[in-house]
Amino acid sequence: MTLIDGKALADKMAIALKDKVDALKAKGVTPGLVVVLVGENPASQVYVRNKERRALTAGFKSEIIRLSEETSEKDLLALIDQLNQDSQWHGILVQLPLPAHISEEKVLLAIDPEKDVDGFHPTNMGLLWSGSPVMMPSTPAGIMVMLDEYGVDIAGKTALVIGRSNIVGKPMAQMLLDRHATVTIAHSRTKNLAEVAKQADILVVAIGMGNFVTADFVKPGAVVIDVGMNRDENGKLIGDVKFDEVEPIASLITPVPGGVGPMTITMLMEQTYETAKRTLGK
Ligand SMILES: NC(=O)C1=CN([C@@H]2O[C@H](COP(=O)(O)OP(=O)(O)OC[C@H]3O[C@@H](n4cnc5c(N)ncnc54)[C@H](OP(=O)(O)O)[C@@H]3O)[C@@H](O)[C@H]2O)C=CC1
Ligand SMILES: Nc1nc(=O)c2c([nH]1)NC[C@@H]1CN(c3ccc(C(=O)N[C@@H](CCC(=O)O)C(=O)O)cc3)C=[N+]21
Ligand SMILES: [Mg+2]
Repeated sequence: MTLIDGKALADKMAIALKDKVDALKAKGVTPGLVVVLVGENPASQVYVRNKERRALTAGFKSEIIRLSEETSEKDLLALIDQLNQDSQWHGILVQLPLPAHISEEKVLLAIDPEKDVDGFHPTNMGLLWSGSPVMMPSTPAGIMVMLDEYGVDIAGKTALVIGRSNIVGKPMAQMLLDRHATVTIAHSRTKNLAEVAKQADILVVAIGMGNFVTADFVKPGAVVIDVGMNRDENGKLIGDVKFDEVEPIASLITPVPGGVGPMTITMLMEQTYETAKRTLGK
């Protein structure tokens, strides 16, 4: 079986999380996650709803704050300040992307690093890169859990991460490096990408272009992780990897949907729980 079943692992972890949350509630702390959504991006609406459903199932307190597309940067920053002060919220997540008139950098900087369950604040990114992570970006963190669950050896292996965003590619590279992989990061300026990719024992693809990675990118027996979320011409959700072509060559591969996405939400919940737990006795 070559499939990495992220959905099944996410469901399994959700059951264990509920027990941990019940125990924490018995000690008087209910984990709280607040999600801020600015504008009407339909994809964001779906993710945000999934997050809320999973948070409530886990026994969290959870709220979505929906703001209009026209919300000013100043008003958003004021809201974040208020959420930072509000002790019922252990985790604050501002859904990206934000409308063009709002600076993502300023907004991420405004979130209290101790409530930054996305791990996007420069303080948390710095802690990750210096080897003492506190808050980890949930997408790469979920990928590490999947690799461990499926017994993938990382130390000494060649890993290629395609994509260098702050939210996926860069933290992914650091997490693999921390586990002693030999890591390369590729991007839109990389030359001979297929040849570079073909060297990798572990290939993580986070580009945002449907079916971009074909069989000629993949070393036989490689582990292939597909982060991409794209819509094909029929509106069907597809990954960055041409699954049918690559699956026979890979030793393990994540599907889209049902791979990385569900684990992203799981790690967000786990991190919010851990953050709530740290407030015990404070
Ligand atoms: N399943 C999940 O939980 C999540 C899924 N996603 C999905 O993952 C994908 C990537 O997201 P994100 O990291 O935010 O994307 P960004 O758009 O921020 O970054 C994309 C990266 O891919 C690189 N790239 C683009 N085209 C090519 C190409 N032809 N060859 C090589 N590299 C290329 C870009 O290079 P350059 O830097 O040179 O421009 C950039 O570094 C998207 O489909 C997104 O929807 C994202 C987050 C979570
Ligand atoms: N501040 C912030 N934090 C994020 O973590 C964040 C963000 N902004 N902006 C957008 C990306 C994307 N993202 C996903 C979460 C869940 C699924 C997910 O649940 N996917 C399922 C189902 C998807 C579906 O059916 O539409 C799957 O792949 O099986 C996907 C993508 C989080 N992101
Ligand atoms: Mg993006």
